[in-house]
Amino acid sequence: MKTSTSALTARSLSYAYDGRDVLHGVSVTLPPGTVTAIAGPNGSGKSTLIELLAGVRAPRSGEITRCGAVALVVQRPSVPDTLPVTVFDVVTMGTWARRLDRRRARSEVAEAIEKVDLIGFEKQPLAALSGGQRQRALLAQGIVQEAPILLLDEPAAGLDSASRRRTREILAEYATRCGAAVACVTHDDESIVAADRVLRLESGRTVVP
Ligand SMILES: Nc1ncnc2c1ncn2[C@@H]1O[C@H](COP(=O)(O)OP(=O)(O)OP(=O)(O)O)[C@@H](O)[C@H]1O
Repeated sequence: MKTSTSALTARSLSYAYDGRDVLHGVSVTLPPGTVTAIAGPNGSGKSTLIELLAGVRAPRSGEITRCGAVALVVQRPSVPDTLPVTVFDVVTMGTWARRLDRRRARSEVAEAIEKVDLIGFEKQPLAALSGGQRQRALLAQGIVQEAPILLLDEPAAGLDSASRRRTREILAEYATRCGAAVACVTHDDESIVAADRVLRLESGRTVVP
């Protein structure tokens, strides 16, 4: 069900790296139950914007109102070979804030791992996965949080076309099932077409379609 109340509202966001302005007065509304694609050329400010929306960075000016917790899925971080964290561990971390009992947490983790097609990889260290598999493990960690706001930075980057389609389905299903506001940085034309809303950036400014 789609409602018009906003889960996240950002007004006139500006941001600068080392005194160089990269976002100029960007406003965003993310309604519950919808997927918003954040699109635009390389360097247009998409990742910076998603980090501002998530609260990882503070805007130079402007304001952000969030209706609840935010889950952020970052773009494939590199993992040191020595870090003994498994797919199961990574996805389980996503349940911590929900304070589920052990049995329920295990069942939700298993469900999320199945959704992203990583059954059989549970005990694999994250560092031993391919880039695309790691990306899918992070997606599972994001959705298992069941946060009312889910923000993702290029969750489909480097995925094959079947996995990109699966990612689109997972995000649409998540938005509907949890009534969550989902926003996703993407260069994938099919994801942009499939999204409920599109926010396009160019040189740090919103482009009106
Ligand atoms: N850590 C940083 N320090 C300095 N400048 C940065 C930093 N991160 C990004 N920038 C600059 O900010 C601008 C916006 O970068 P950003 O990564 O947000 O763009 P993007 O649209 O996500 O790009 P891409 O599609 O290539 O991922 C670019 O000009 C970039 O060079």
